[in-house]
Amino acid sequence: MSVLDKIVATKREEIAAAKLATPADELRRAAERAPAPRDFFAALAQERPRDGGPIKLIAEVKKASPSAGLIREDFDPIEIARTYEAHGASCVSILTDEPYFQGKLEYLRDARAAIGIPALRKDFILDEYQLLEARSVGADAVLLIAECLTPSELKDLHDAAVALGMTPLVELYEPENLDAVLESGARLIGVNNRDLRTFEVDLGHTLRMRERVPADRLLVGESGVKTHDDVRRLADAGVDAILVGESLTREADIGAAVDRLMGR
Ligand SMILES: O=C(O)c1ccccc1NCC(=O)[C@H](O)[C@H](O)COP(=O)(O)O
Repeated sequence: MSVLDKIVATKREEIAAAKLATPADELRRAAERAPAPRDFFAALAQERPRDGGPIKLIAEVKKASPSAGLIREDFDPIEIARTYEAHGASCVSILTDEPYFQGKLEYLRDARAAIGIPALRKDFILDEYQLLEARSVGADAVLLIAECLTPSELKDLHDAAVALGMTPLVELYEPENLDAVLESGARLIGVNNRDLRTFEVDLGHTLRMRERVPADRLLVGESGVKTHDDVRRLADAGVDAILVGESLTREADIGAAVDRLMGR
């Protein structure tokens, strides 16, 4: 069983337990009371690199991961999110998975309340219930992973996220999943450079997919972005945004790491 399969199996158990603890109707009412969504898509869509604008940064608040183990011991999600915003990130991504990434939904709620830029719930979304959870703590966007969903589940979750006012970032690793991603209606497409089954990282994965993603969709290069040279390669190829976690949260001075990465 791959790590991704294990994460998905654990997630199904978590969702079943959460539904017993908090019924969906209750969560829907909480979602209705949540702060209005910020426009995650618009934050990335202005002045695209293909039109001479800068590549945008989605900076990830990430404490640990299956591939790296513990990344940051003195982990303060609010402080990290504030630093990202102060150093020019367009959006933040906040891991909420607990067993594998040591994340929490509360990190998203608290960090998002402390900043003015949009926030994505980074988790393994399999069920509409998790979209309600995300919106109830203020998420502006959610990640949907093609490798974890059937094409019809992907489309249904995409549409349900949009109906709740959130931007779905629809991710793929396997090139053969691109059709399902495009058919889901995704306007924001992420290509993960990390094979979630083997953890091998190859930046060239996003570069090779660039030509296959229609120009009217925004493309995000995800995972394994470490240096300003990496960022330049992606920007030069017309990639609209990067999603970066480990190479920033591992650093003692996160603000300086963002500046270095973005060449500021
Ligand atoms: O990061 C992992 O080890 C991982 C393992 C299994 C499933 C997903 C995983 N990561 C999720 C991500 O996509 C990354 O957190 C994100 O793209 C940022 O990547 P990085 O900059 O390499 O931390």
